[in-house]
Amino acid sequence: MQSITITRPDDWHLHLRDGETLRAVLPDTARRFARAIVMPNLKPPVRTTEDARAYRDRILAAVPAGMQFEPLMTLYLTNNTEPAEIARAKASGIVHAVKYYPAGATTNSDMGLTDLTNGYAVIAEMEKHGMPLLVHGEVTDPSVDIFDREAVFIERHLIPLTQAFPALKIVLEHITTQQGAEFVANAPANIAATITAHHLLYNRNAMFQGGIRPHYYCLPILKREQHRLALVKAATSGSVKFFLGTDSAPHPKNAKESACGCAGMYTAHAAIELYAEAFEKANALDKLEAFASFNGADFYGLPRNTDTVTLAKESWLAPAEISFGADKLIPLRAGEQLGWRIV
Ligand SMILES: NC(=O)N[C@@H](CC(=O)O)C(=O)O
Ligand SMILES: [Zn+2]
Ligand SMILES: [Zn+2]
Repeated sequence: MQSITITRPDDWHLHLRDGETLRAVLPDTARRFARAIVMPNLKPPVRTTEDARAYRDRILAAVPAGMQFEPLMTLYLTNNTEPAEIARAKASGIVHAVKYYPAGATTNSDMGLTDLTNGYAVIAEMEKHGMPLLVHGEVTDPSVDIFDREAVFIERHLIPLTQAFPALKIVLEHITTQQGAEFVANAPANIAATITAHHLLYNRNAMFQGGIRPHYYCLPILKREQHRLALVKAATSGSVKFFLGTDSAPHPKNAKESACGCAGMYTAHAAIELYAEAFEKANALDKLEAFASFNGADFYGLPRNTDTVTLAKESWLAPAEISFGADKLIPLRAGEQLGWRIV
C-alpha cells in the first residue's frame, strides 16, 4: 500500500472556539498537527495579551492526555486596540500574530475594524516589532459581488497597506482567487498566504449540487474552477510563500442548516488527509511536506517540527456527525469516503 511520511505539520489558521465545543474539536487537530495559529474571533474576542494567555490556558487544559499540542495565540484588532499592546504581546512569547477582520465580513467580525486605516497606529507598532498581520481579505461593501470581494480587497486595501508598511509581515488568510494567489506570488518575502484544503478541492458548484448545501458555505466563498486551479498551482508550486491553514470553523448543525446559515466548514477531522488528496490529484505529493510542515514555521520564525506523521492510501468513512457540546457538528464529507488515512 502506498504511504507517505512527512515532518509533523502545523495548521496556520484554525478556529477552536471555547468551552465544551473547544473540548469537542481540539483532539482532531492535536492528533494531526503539532501547533496551530488559533483565531481570536470568540465572543467576546481575544483582544489583549491577558485574554490570549487565559484562552491559551483553556486550550492547554483541553488537550487530551498523552497528546502534545501547542496553541499559537493571536489578538483581534479592534478600533480600540492600543498600540502599546503590541510590545506586550511580543514580550509574552505566546502571541504570534494580530488578526484583522473587516467589520461584518465573516463570523464574529462585528468588533473588527470599520476602516483598515483605523488600525494604522497599531500596525506601525507591528511592523516595528516584526508581528505578523493576518488578514481576512474581503471588502464588506454590499455593492460588491460576493465572488469579487477578495479581488476588490486586494486593490482597495491590501495594496495601500503594503505601500504604507513595506516591512510589515502579512498573511493573506484563506486565499480563494487567482488574484490572491498572483498577488502573493509576486509580492516581497514578507507577504505570504494560507490555503485551505476545501478551496483546493472544491469550486462553487459544490454549494449547489442537487440543491443548496449549507455545509459547503464558508467565507471567503468557494469560487469558480479557474480560481481553484490557480490555488492548486500556488500550493504545489514549491513557493515558500504558501502554507497550510485549514480554516476549520465548526458551527452547530442547526446554525448551518438554517434559513440564514452561518459561514464555516469543519475539516479538522480529516485535515491533512484532505490536503494529501488535493496534492495527489495534482501529482504533487512531493510538495506536500514543505507546504504543510516547513513554509509556515519558517515564515513565523519558529523551529520546524522534528517528529513525523504517516499517511496511508487507504479509504475510510468520515463520521456522519460529531458531538459538539450539546449540539451536533457536520464535518466535511460527512458519511463519505476519504482516500488517505493518518496512521
Ligand atoms: N471561514 C469561515 O467561513 N468562518 C470562520 C471565520 C473566518 O475565518 O472568516 C468562522 O469563525 O466560522
Ligand atoms: Zn476569515
Ligand atoms: Zn478563519
